[in-house]
Amino acid sequence: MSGGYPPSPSSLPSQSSPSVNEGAMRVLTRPVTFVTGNAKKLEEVRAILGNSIPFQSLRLDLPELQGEPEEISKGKARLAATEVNGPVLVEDTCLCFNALNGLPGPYIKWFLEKIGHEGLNNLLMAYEDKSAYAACVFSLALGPNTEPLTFVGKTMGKIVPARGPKDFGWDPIFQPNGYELTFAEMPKEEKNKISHRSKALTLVKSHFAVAGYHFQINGSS
Ligand SMILES: O=c1nc[nH]c2c1ncn2[C@H]1C[C@H](O)[C@@H](COP(=O)(O)OP(=O)(O)OP(=O)(O)O)O1
Ligand SMILES: [Mg+2]
Repeated sequence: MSGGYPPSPSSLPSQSSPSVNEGAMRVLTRPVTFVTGNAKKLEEVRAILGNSIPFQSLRLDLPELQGEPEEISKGKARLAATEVNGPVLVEDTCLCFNALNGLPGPYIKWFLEKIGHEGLNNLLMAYEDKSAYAACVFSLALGPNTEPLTFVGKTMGKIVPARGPKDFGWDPIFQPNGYELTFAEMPKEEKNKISHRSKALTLVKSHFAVAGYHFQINGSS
C-alpha cells in the first residue's frame, strides 16, 4: 500500500473522477474492480456474477482490519477504492461459532492458519452446540472518499471434523444445514447456490439492477 489513510487531497491521483453523477443516473467510466488476495474467493465471485456486472479483478492483500464485520468490510473498500481510484467491490468473510458468541468471526483467517481444522473443532469440544454460520459482507465503493454500501449473506450450519478436499479455507469443516456434505465435499455449483457469498452477491446484483448505474467504458454506452 502506498501513502497514508485517509489520503491527503494532494496525494490523490489527479485522474478524472471515475463516477459522474448525472442527475439520478450515475455514470461509471470503469468496470468495478473486485479486490482480493484470495484466488479461491475470486473464482467463486466470477462464477456467481457471470457477466451480470462489468467487472475486473485486482490481486491485492488488503490489511486484516479489526472490529465489527460491516466496519471491517467498509474499511477494506475505502482502502481498495483509494488504491484503485475507481469503483471497487471487496468482501470480508466470517466463520462464527454460536457457542462462542460469534467468535472466531472475522478473525477466522488467523485461527485457521494457527490451529487448523482440528484446532477449530477442538475449540468446540467443551460445548454441545456445534452450530455455526458463515457470513460474507461485500462492500461497494464507487470511488475514493465515497461511503461504501454493504451487502450481507449468511449460511447456517455446523462445525464437523474435516471432510473433503482441503483447497479452500474452512470448507472441509463447515456442513450447511439440510446437507450431509461439507462445503468442501459439495460440487462447486452446489456450494455457489447456497453459500454466504452467493446470498450476498444476489443482493449486490439486485442493487446494480435498481441503482441506475450506467457504464460508459472505452467509449461504449
Ligand atoms: O467460502 C469460504 N470457504 C472456506 N473458507 C473461506 C471462504 N471464504 C473465505 N474463507 C477463508 C479465507 C480466510 O482464511 C478467511 C476469511 O478471511 P478474509 O480476510 O475474508 O479473506 P482473505 O484474507 O483470504 O482474502 P481477502 O484478500 O479478500 O481479504 O476465511
Ligand atoms: Mg483478508
